[in-house]
Amino acid sequence: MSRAVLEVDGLRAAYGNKEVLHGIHLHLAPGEIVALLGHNGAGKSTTLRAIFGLVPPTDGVVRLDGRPVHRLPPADRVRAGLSMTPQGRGVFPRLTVQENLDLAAYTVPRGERPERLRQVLETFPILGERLRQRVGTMSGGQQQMVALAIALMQGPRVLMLDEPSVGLSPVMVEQVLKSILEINRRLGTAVLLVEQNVPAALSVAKRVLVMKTGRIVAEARPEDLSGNALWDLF
Ligand SMILES: Nc1ncnc2c1ncn2[C@@H]1O[C@H](COP(=O)(O)OP(=O)(O)OP(=O)(O)O)[C@@H](O)[C@H]1O
Repeated sequence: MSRAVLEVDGLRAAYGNKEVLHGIHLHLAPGEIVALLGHNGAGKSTTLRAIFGLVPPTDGVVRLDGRPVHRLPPADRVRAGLSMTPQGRGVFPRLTVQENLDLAAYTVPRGERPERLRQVLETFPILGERLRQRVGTMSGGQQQMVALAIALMQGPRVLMLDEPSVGLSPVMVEQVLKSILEINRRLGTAVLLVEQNVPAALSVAKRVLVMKTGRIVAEARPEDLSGNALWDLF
C-alpha cells in the first residue's frame, strides 16, 4: 500500500477543560475520498478543526506526506498541502469571485498564481463567467463552488470539507458532489468529507468512518453496507 498522505494518530482536543476528542486515529491514502459520519455533537467538525490547527490539540500527531504538521499554524499547514472548507463555506460574500480567489492565493508564490487560477477555472468554468459577481448574490450551490475553488487555489494534497451539502437543494447537492469527484479525479486530491447527508457521502466516498462521542467507532466500505447495516454502526 502506498504511504498515507494524511495520518492522524491519537489526536485529542478540548474546549476549556472538557475533552471532546479522545484519541482519533485515521489515515487517507493519496487520492482517497473518506467520509466521516456521526450524530450531531459526535466531534466531526472538531476533528477537522484540530487537524487544521484551529483547535489546538492537547495530544496526538498529524502528518502530511509523513511530515509532522501538528505544531504548525494553519497557514503553514495550507502551504504543506492541507486545505479546509469550513461549515458555512468560509467565503467573503461582499467580495467578488475574483477577490475571493485572490485572497485565497495568499499562500501561493506570486509567479504560480495565474496558472493556479487557470486550473481552478478549468474545474469550475461557471466561476470564470462570474469573476466580477459578488459572492453573496450567488445561489447556495454556486457559493459552495466558490468555497471549493478557494480551497483549490491553495493546491491541496488533502482537502477537508465540513458539510458541503448543508442548506442546498437536491440538484445543487448533486452539483457539489460532482465537483468533489471532479477535483479528486483531475487533481488526485484526497478528500476527508464530513456529512450529515449520509446518502450523499456514500455516493462519493471509498471508505466511511463513524464517530461517536469523540472517538471513531467503526469503519466500512459503502459497497459492504446494504440495508440498515450502516445505521447499526452508529
Ligand atoms: N466552540 C465550542 N465550545 C465549546 N464546546 C464546543 C464548541 N464547539 C463544539 N463543542 C462541543 O464539542 C462536541 C463536539 O462538537 P462538534 O461540533 O465537533 O460535533 P459534530 O459531530 O461536528 O456535530 P455537528 O454535526 O452538530 O456539527 C459537542 O459536545 C459540542 O457541544
